[in-house]
Amino acid sequence: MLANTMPNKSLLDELKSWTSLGLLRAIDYHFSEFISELGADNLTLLSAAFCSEYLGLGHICLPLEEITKQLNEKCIKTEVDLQDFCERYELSCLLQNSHEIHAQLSASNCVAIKDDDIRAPLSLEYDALYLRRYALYEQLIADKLLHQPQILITGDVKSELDKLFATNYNYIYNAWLDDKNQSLTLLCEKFLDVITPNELDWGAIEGCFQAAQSAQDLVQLDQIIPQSSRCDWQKVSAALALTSPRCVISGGPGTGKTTTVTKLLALLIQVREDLNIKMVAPTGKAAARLTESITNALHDLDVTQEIKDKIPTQASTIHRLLGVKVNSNHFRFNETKRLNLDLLLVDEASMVDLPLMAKLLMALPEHARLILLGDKDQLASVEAGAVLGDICAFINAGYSLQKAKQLVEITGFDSLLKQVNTHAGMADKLCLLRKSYRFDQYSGIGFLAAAINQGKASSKQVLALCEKFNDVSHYANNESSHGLLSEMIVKGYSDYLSSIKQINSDNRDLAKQLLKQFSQFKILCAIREGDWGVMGLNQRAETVLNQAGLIELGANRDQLANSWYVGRPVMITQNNYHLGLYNGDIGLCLLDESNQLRVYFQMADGEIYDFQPSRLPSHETVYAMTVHKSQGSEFDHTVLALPQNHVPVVTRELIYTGITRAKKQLTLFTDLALMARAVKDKTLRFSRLVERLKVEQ
Ligand SMILES: Nc1ncnc2c1ncn2[C@@H]1O[C@H](COP(=O)(O)OP(=O)(O)OP(=O)(O)O)[C@@H](O)[C@H]1O
Repeated sequence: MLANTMPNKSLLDELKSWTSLGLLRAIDYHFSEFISELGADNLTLLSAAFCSEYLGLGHICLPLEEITKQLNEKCIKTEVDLQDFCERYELSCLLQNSHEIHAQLSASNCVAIKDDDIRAPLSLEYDALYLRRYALYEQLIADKLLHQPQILITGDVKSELDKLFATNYNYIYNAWLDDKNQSLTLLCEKFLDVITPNELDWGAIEGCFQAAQSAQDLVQLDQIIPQSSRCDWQKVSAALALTSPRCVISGGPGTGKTTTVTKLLALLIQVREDLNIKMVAPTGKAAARLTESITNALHDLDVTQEIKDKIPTQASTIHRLLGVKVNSNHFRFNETKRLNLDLLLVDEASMVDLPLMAKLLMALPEHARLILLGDKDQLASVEAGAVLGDICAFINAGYSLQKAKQLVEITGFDSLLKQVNTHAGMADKLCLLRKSYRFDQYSGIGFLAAAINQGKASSKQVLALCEKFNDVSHYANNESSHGLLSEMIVKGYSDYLSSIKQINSDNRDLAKQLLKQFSQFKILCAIREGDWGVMGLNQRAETVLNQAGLIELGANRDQLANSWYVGRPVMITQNNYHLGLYNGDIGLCLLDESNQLRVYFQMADGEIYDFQPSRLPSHETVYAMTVHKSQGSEFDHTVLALPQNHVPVVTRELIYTGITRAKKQLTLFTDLALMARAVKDKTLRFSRLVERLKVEQ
């Protein structure tokens, strides 16, 4: 029943009462209080509270039409009539249209309009209200990405690219030897980049495979499969990065982002030997992985040792590159003191939030090349924004005629001219890698990931995939599956736990090896609480591993959460710049040579460091972790455990991210109907970066 009379109070009092009902955060209320002190009218005050609330939900801005929607929700929850509320607080424009709202907000002394240079805490741009700082961040990112420094490319780039991206027939030959009955069409699509299979002579191709005694014998396929039937997107993206000094390469796991970029770096170094290259990732763990994958990619790279030696392998965190100032939001490197580099490579860019991306680009020297690598379909950053997703909005738009011609000229793939965009812009700086070489895209994991991404994962479809493929399986997330999950935990962690030995100075590499073994298996959860959340499953893991004799828990079970024991894996939950330990870093508790418990971590530079358990910043046991924290990591066998009830945090992006952490085996514990519902829609984070990037150059 709606209350028809309301107490005589100010709008601010009203907002305060919402905070006590849990309908608004205290910080949102305080922000509106601050706005009110500046003399704002009620509409500005209310919108400011919602703007702050939306930021907390990950949105960059508050679209004007959301104000009435949001108010209506609060009114329903407090059983107040929307019309009465608007009349009482002189908010009647909220009952009209967004032009009225726009007109009233733009008249407010607290609201700046785009490009205004007045000082105001809020800003009204593209029909959305911003905390001013965020509008500036957004515009800065757009400007920096659209700005193309003129970099002259010299030398015979085409033949260098041809050399670096020459077809390696070993891959396809070995894959064919694995199973000679598999589809040659699929093999050629994957390894020879065939895009028009209908135009090829498959009799001749099959004959070539049947007669081949070695990979070398397949080279004659170059004659049977002409360039015009192929498009190697890795080569295209290298060509793009070469010709577009600001560029983004997006691709799912194992699509060859690192391989491609390593080849590109080799090429750039050949052109300019003293190129100052810096590589960063948002977390220490992701930086360590980048270091490792660049080192691996260098192994297979067909260039001189001299060039290899010049390619950096050391990655750091973005924070470290920018130089953290203790107790400050500002970095040592910024708009006035730029970074000293010629090329900046940012990996796992989907994890970078809007303010950090803005600060990074702010510190980028004008002349520098920028390459963003990431997976546009992964979970957006924990903090506000979905920067990579927004930037990649144009990724399927096709290149401008001029860019397509340039790319055709240096790659030889004329199919790029088939889909041409009418104007230049952000699309000319984007490239999507489409095939995974790590897990087969024709595997269950690959098909499931694609289905989730398209929002087409009905219970029937998922069950059919589980039936058809050995690499994916599904169980209900209820009592009946507990025994099975426990068995899986014991099996998953037994390799690691039974390999543990004391660490001394001559076997420090054992810690590295144990960390690797530990990462073969992982349980990922969407939430923290409950039987199917991180805390419940960590507790279950400790109990069953203890029962199996693989770990030895202290006698006092009440202290379980805090007790240290040999083999305990922990994850850092708070950055500690002093110790060099960052949120998300994983360490193992092992015995050192003097029989003391120490926690061993692999740092971003690949080195092993050990710490006394009591010196660690906040941490928690990590047999199970959230999907959010698993970003940037992969595990041979991933168990994805979803909650039993509908929770908003379970989204398409979360499930996709969880699934694609699996390299070889994926086990789902979920209610399939709930999962199908969760993947139906893409998560929406309000921003206007796409609009800002639409500007024609
Ligand atoms: N064109 C290719 N043909 C065959 N194998 C390839 C090709 N490109 C990359 N690979 C192999 O696929 C694996 C994944 O490549 P890479 O690490 O470059 O992918 P990525 O996209 O950087 O992966 P991640 O998701 O870990 O960031 C590597 O083992 C690499 O050697």
